[in-house]
Amino acid sequence: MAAIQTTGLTKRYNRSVLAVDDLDLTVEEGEVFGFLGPNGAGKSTTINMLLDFVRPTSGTATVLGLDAQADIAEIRHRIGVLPEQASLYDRLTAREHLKWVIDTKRADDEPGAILKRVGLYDDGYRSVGDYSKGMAQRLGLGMALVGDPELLILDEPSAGLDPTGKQEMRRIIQMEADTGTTVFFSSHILGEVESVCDRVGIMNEGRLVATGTLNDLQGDLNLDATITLEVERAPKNLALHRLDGVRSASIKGTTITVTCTDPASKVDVVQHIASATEVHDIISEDVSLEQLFNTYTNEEQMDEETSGIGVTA
Ligand SMILES: Nc1ncnc2c1ncn2[C@@H]1O[C@H](COP(=O)(O)OP(=O)(O)OP(=O)(O)O)[C@@H](O)[C@H]1O
Repeated sequence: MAAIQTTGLTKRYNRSVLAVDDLDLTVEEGEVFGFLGPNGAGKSTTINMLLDFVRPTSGTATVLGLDAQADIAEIRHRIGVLPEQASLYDRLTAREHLKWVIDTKRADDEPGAILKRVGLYDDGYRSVGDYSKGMAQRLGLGMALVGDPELLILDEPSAGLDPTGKQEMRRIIQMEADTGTTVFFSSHILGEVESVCDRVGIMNEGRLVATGTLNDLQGDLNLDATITLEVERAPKNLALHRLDGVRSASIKGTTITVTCTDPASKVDVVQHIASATEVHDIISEDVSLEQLFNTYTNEEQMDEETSGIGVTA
């Protein structure tokens, strides 16, 4: 059973705004799925339809095999949600927030245990009005973890966090995923999801323009990855072009340059060359995440944090 399934899901806010356009999306149980796209792509609207905060114009959605409208009470009981703007009460402590969610969900969690999971144990008795943005986001995530949900839906969990906060958020998401929880989270930054996602879906102007692993997406685009090796001496008859995933190879003196259609082939290339000569140096240039994202979304501007980050094969 899919954790999330949408068929022809469409939301039109008015005549001019088609926020989500005929979305067919499947998120499998146990996977970490990054739902990507620039601002206004339709990510939040999709999430809001999964949670029955917004009614679709047409199409259907199921969550944990249940109808997103008819069975929403059961869905809400079994999932955890971090909304785009988690509402916290300045005067209440983190423990009081958690206690409230635990009571509402009729769960049996211990607030201290959840605070530990999100790294807030020592701040549990402080009013959240004093919390940093990162601490507030972690508390929001902690509230989503109440009741040991089968599925976590997180809307831009890293929005507004500094690099340390983002890293911490990724660590917690990974920890939850490691226990088998399905995680569906949105982001407008590809670099942010790279290390945690099994698969990504890229939205642009309401449409799902790509889905797959980052390796799949790179392969689909035919964006080559290049590897350059400095060797002791260039052997004759290397026949590199016969290796799977190699597009071209050239040798200049002791420098061998190989372009690969599949970044995963680079390991084979290195092994093949290393079996014939001594390798002194390896320089690997992958398709940048920025290039990948821009190709799918025609975005000129990316968050500056993502520029120059390479996808590791
Ligand atoms: N309540 C609403 N009424 C009218 N238009 C809306 C409403 N909510 C969203 N939209 C529009 O629908 C489109 C999709 O917005 P949505 O918030 O789903 O995108 P998003 O990908 O989540 O973007 P962001 O990352 O900025 O939150 C945008 O054009 C937005 O302006």
